[in-house]
Amino acid sequence: MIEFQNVSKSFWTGQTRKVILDKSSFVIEPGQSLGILAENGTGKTTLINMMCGIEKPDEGKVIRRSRISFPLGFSGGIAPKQSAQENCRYIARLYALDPDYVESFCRYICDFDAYFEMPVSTYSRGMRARFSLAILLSLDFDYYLIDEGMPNSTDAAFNARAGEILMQKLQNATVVIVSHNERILEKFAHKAAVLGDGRLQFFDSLADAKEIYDYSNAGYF
Ligand SMILES: Nc1ncnc2c1ncn2[C@@H]1O[C@H](COP(=O)(O)OP(=O)(O)OP(=O)(O)O)[C@@H](O)[C@H]1O
Repeated sequence: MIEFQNVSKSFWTGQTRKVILDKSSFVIEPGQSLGILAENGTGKTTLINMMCGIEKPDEGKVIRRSRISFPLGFSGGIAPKQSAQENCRYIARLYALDPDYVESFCRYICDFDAYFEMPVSTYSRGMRARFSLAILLSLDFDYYLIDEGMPNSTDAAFNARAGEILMQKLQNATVVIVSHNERILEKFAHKAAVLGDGRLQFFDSLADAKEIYDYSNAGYF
């Protein structure tokens, strides 16, 4: 379970205060995969980062009673001077997993050939995104956090391998995905919410959330 209790978070820009959440309380129950719609700059990344603990609230509490992933796309845990192989083995030890398993899993998904033994800093953007997703999929979490959809990979074979494994994982795990694009959310989410005006408003369906989202973006309120 992920619970936000009276959470406030804002940033001072020098002239105004950018409010992301204002005394916001909500629970994301296991099994209730959630799609959060929000305009760019509303605070999607900040919200996801608070869920996993990369960022702290100014006030209130975030309670985590499950294994929560780092956000997909977060590369803070990957050492760019080390190879994919070395990173896999190091991360496996951090998570008390078998380094041989994590290495062979990522080797299979990424299919980088000799680049698997080259420093990550030599990889293209797409390769880095694929490696980051492979690492995430090699670890077991109860909640998978996805910021702005899946990596932009044009490698169809990779997408098929990774997509199949992600769908298998989601049979027993919950996904929280934030995006400004409802089509991305549709693929994964059962419930929906809209982030804006310092709060997260929950809806039973993505269609209901989209109606409010479109309405507010049309400038009606
Ligand atoms: N450390 C910080 N100091 C000041 N302002 C910040 C800081 N971090 C984020 N912000 C501001 O807070 C707002 C929300 O940022 P955040 O990155 O969470 O939004 P986002 O919805 O993920 O944006 P995008 O879709 O453009 O990536 C933005 O206006 C951003 O400029």
